[in-house]
This record gives sequence, structure tokens and C-alpha cells, in this order.
Amino acid sequence: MRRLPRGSKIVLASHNAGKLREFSALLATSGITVISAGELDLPEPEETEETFAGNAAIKALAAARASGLPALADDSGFCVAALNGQPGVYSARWGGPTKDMTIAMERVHAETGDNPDRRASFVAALCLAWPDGETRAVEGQCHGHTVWPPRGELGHGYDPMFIPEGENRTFAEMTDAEKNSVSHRGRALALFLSECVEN
Ligand SMILES: O=P(O)(O)OP(=O)(O)OP(=O)(O)OC[C@H]1O[C@@H](n2cnc3c(O)ncnc32)[C@H](O)[C@@H]1O
Ligand SMILES: [Mg+2]
Repeated sequence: MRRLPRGSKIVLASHNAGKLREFSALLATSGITVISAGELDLPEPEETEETFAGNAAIKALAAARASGLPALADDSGFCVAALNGQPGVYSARWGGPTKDMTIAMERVHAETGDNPDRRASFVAALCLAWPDGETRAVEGQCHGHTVWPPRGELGHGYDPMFIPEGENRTFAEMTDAEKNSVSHRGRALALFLSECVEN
């Protein structure tokens, strides 16, 4: 399996500002240079798969083919036990056409109702795609529970309503560095660096 040489330039195939900020911190010391899909004016492909890995592959392949560079995509979501794992791969779509995350969090809260089961987790699937179509995927998870009302101004997405295991603050009350050290994305990226990048 091909590994990414140190010093490579790759496309980060995401249009989500919060993810891009976390990735740039996580990759800062990796020796990998990144350019975002937005900077290259790449279109956002439709995410038609039913799995995180499937949608990550769609995004990574589209960006790699359009740019001629290896591309790394992240497909992620919030999985709530009381909702049988929803919103899952539909996490962005629960925010409606403008991906309004306040609306998305309110929907999770409304649909959870008074169910005492507050367990939830974040999942991130990362896919590295090469312009010739080869792909490599890794996944990270972060378990915890939901809180309501939302708390904190940091982070993005569903962060204000999620407390990771062993913490009493929401992700939105933690700095990017604190969140990255335990998050689904931080864990997935650590695996990516060890399995997919030359040491
Ligand atoms: O597809 P790209 O361009 O990367 O951007 P996106 O925002 O559409 O990203 P996804 O399709 O992967 O959808 C993920 C959803 O899950 C949410 N999400 C993902 N990671 C998160 C995190 O670390 N904290 C909070 N919410 C997160 C995020 O807000 C999105 O609504
Ligand atoms: Mg998306």
C-alpha cells in the first residue's frame, strides 16, 4: 500500500471551516502541506453513500481527480444512542440547506425528548485518494454524552451539546488543542499519520 512521502502537498477535500482549522493544527508538525478544496475552487460533490467511509471516498476521489494531487477527505457525524445512531451520515443535512447547526442541535434535542439515555459519539472517517483512484481509509470515534442547553462558544457543529468521556466540559468549552487530543478527528488523523504517511 502506497504511503504519502513526508513533505507532500495534498488537498484537504472539505468545505467546513471548523474541520479545516482542526486539521491545520493537527498537521502543523507533520511535514505535510495542505491546500483546501475552497482555495482550489473545487465543487462539493453530493454525499450519496450510507456510510462515513463511503462518503469520505466520494469527496477524496473527486478532489484528487480534479486537482491531480493526493486528497484527504473527512466524513463525520454525530451518533445519538437514543436516536438509534441518528443523525449519523445525515448530521450536516439536519441543519437544513444552510447547514444551520443551531437548528440541527434543536432537532436532536427535540427528537431525544425525555429519553434518559444520553450516550452519543462522534465518528470521523478519513479517506486519502490518489489521482489514479487508489484510496485508503481510517476511522476515529469519540464517545460521550449529550447535554442541554448547549454550552460554549468554541468548536463548531454539535460541539456545544457534547461532553466527551472523562470530561465535564463540552467540546465547545475546550480549546482546539484540548478537543483534538481526544476527538474522533484527532484519533483518526493519528492513525492516518502512522499508517498512511512515510516515517
Ligand atoms: O463535507 P465537508 O465539506 O467536509 O463539510 P460538512 O460540514 O458537510 O461535513 P460532513 O459532510 O462530514 O458532515 C459532518 C457534520 O457533522 C458535524 N460534525 C463533524 N465533526 C464535528 C465535530 O468535530 N464537532 C461538531 N460537529 C461535527 C458537522 O457540523 C457537520 O454537520
Ligand atoms: Mg458534507
